[in-house]
Amino acid sequence: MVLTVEHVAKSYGSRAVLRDASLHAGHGQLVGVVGENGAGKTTLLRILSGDLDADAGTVHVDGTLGYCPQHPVLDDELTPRQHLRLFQIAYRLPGLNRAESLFQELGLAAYERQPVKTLSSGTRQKLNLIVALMHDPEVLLLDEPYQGFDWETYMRFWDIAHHLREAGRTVVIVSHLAYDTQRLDALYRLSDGRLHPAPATGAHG
Ligand SMILES: Nc1ncnc2c1ncn2[C@@H]1O[C@H](COP(=O)(O)OP(=O)(O)OP(=O)(O)O)[C@@H](O)[C@H]1O
Repeated sequence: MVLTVEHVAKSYGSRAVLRDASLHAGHGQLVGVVGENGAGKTTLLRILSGDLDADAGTVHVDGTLGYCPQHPVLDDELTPRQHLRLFQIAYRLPGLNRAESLFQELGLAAYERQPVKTLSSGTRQKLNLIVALMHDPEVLLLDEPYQGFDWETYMRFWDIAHHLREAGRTVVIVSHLAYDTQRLDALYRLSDGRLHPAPATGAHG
């Protein structure tokens, strides 16, 4: 397994959000996690990304990680192009080929020299996604990745997700809506602090 989550628990003060959450994902799997607002999906992804410590349980990630948080962590004063340069250095990438093709694919090229503060929320979300994908990580954690996307971009998102699967990447997609579950290899429903395997899985390939 590339991603193994066993018996993870997390409370904020006296409020138990995750009680006993377990999940397993292998190479080339698209895994969905759905749950109501406040179910603990972001808490789970933050723990998987290493951004937050669990109170109990174990998380094992075999490979490089990309994390696309729900709220873009971008610098308002910098342009998309400057973000690419910044993350190229942070990820120690020799070139920007992959980022450039994602820029084209998601239609961000027209905005590449505008400060982020002048961009629409959907356009910021595209940049947020590119930043998470540009180093081609083996495991991708995407928190509500298509929030604010128009229909065409939403469909492009799924094209990208399917290409990642074909390339053997493991992708965890969190959403409060159980849309498009037929596109996934596995689906979990997060409720009562537990991840319940749900039946709606799609055909692989
Ligand atoms: N840092 C924090 N301190 C205290 N409580 C928190 C913190 N972060 C989240 N919570 C609480 O934990 C619960 C789960 O929050 P979380 O953001 O993980 O849910 P979610 O499933 O991602 O929700 P949504 O679909 O609305 O994004 C909520 O009740 C939230 O208020």
